[in-house]
Amino acid sequence: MRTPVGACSAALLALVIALALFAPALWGDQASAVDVDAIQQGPTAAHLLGTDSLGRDVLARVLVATRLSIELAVTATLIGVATGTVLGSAPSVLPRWAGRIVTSAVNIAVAFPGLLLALFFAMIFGVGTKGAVLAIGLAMAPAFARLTQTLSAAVAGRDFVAAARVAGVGRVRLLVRHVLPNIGEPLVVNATISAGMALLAFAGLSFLGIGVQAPAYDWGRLLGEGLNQIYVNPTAALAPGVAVVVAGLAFNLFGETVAGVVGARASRPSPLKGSAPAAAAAPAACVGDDRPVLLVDDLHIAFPGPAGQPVTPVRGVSFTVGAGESVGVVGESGSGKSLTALGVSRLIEAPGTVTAARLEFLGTPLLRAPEPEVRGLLGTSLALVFQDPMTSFNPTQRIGRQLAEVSEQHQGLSRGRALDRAVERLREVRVPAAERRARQYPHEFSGGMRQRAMIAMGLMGEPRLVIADEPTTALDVTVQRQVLRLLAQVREGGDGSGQAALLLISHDITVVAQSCRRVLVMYAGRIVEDLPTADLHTAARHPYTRALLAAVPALDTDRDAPLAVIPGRPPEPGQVTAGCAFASRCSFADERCGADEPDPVNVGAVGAMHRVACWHPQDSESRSRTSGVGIKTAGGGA
Ligand SMILES: Nc1ncnc2c1ncn2[C@@H]1O[C@H](COP(=O)(O)OP(=O)(O)OP(=O)(O)O)[C@@H](O)[C@H]1O
Repeated sequence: MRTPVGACSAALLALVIALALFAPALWGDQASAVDVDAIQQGPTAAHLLGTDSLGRDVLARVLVATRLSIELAVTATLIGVATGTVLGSAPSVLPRWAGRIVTSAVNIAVAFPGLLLALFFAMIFGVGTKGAVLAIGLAMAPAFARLTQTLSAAVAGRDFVAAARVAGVGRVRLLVRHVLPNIGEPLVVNATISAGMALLAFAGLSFLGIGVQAPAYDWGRLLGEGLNQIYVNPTAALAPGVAVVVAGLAFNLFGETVAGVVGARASRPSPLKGSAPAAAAAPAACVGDDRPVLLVDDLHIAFPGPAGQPVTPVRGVSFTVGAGESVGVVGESGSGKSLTALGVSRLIEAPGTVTAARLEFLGTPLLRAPEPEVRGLLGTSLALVFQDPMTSFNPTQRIGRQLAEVSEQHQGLSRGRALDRAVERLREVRVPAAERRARQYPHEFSGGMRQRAMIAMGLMGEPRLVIADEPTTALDVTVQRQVLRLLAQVREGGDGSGQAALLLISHDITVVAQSCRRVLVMYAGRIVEDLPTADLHTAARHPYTRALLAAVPALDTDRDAPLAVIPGRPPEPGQVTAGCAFASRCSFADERCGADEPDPVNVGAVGAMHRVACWHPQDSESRSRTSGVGIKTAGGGA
């Protein structure tokens, strides 16, 4: 509003609204007073813009018509926005087939010009004010439906929505509580701009005689009447025309100005850094000590590729996480770590597909059990902690409310008791002044604090498994250590929540080595090595694991020598060929590696688990920082 355009549009809009409110009271009598002695006069001192065919004052009529014109435009806009929002959000709550029908109908409707649709509906609803309002409102709906779909899709991909889904929040509630509040701002801005368009459309329909009918009058009707006497008193046609243009401009410019402000705010980087979200929990399902919390056997995750053929970024991943165990997953970017976590959490959306020989959480087969049962189980016993600092919490809700939602949903606690529990949990993760903090919004938290709050959200129940996907990547080293310590305490039950297993995903092998007892090394969608962390530095046998370790500088690293790097890049999911995916970067690779993909085999001592998927697993003795690493040099040699 500080720009000249912003200030002018705000002032114009205020003037239009003031006229709509007060003009009928101030000039209503004058506008309807018939003066047979002054029929179709041009501008005079008594009638500044002349008179119409019954001698009525044109200026007074234009001013008084403001109310009806604005009322109709705003009503049509509200109908358009409401119908569009319902149509746009319906696909996310309806069954898939019904959602597709709605989306296709909207896509077809959007292809027609708005005015054509308005005329079509006007014919259906008949001549008159009501018909015109419905016609223009419904003609606006497809554009708003498309906008809602696009905005919802953007919000639906954010971490706090994923967290809410894992927490078992139903589709309708997800839409109402988490998606719609986050798309409200752009919708309102667009509605303001559309109100200007509606004003023009109304003027058009009334001008054509299928809008407002006599004796009522809006600017379009006055324009039509004025045209009949354009050669006698042109101002009778000009005045309502100018009114339509000025009011339309006021709405449009105001909307554009607000859009500019909103856009600038959205693109401004946050002053806060770090953090993530989580979903969470309640009474833990019962599982025997010897039964794993999570059992993943031959997990595949596929998506349709660009050329129609499926790509499979996760290819036959198998592992288990025992009760209270801490398992780390490491690998380069794109190796499938996050997808594995999403697959396990049942957060892969169509057209993605998840298949597995077995995928069990606390003994429940996640791919076969009924959806409500799975949602209830994950919502009460699984906690997720994500990386992204700004997308982890719903920005429109207070932290305490978001935490409390989990307990309201799953434990049936009242609002007040759920909030008390939220404060208690915030205190447990050492958020200072927890009561006050619970009333704050996510942007009022620092990165590390927000991450703690997300862990607290995971602890609203009693999670049996915490999946933390790069939880510390966005945090500085000190805060990173605090968060890792907190996760360790959660795992050990030291925070009072009971023991939980931890699946920690990181591209940083040192973070995993510090925090986990077992490490899964992923490469190109497969687990290539699975070994105890204690053996990592002494007994890692896959050339890729060794290469990752060699790339980490240590205190005794020769500072004059260049740091070890792994030349080349992992293959994209669509480019994985037969044979070992690491072969092209591995100095030990031979013909067999290029032809056959090795399956993981246990190479550990009796009773110990150490799996390696390699045709040439290296001996423990051959490992050193400079030799036996098994990566090709940048020049391609051994
Ligand atoms: N919805 C999707 N459709 C198609 N491909 C996808 C989809 N989501 C992820 N992928 C691809 O799957 C591969 C693995 O992705 P994933 O996010 O699991 O990697 P990651 O190991 O977690 O890497 P990062 O550490 O960068 O997150 C990537 O190549 C990615 O491009």
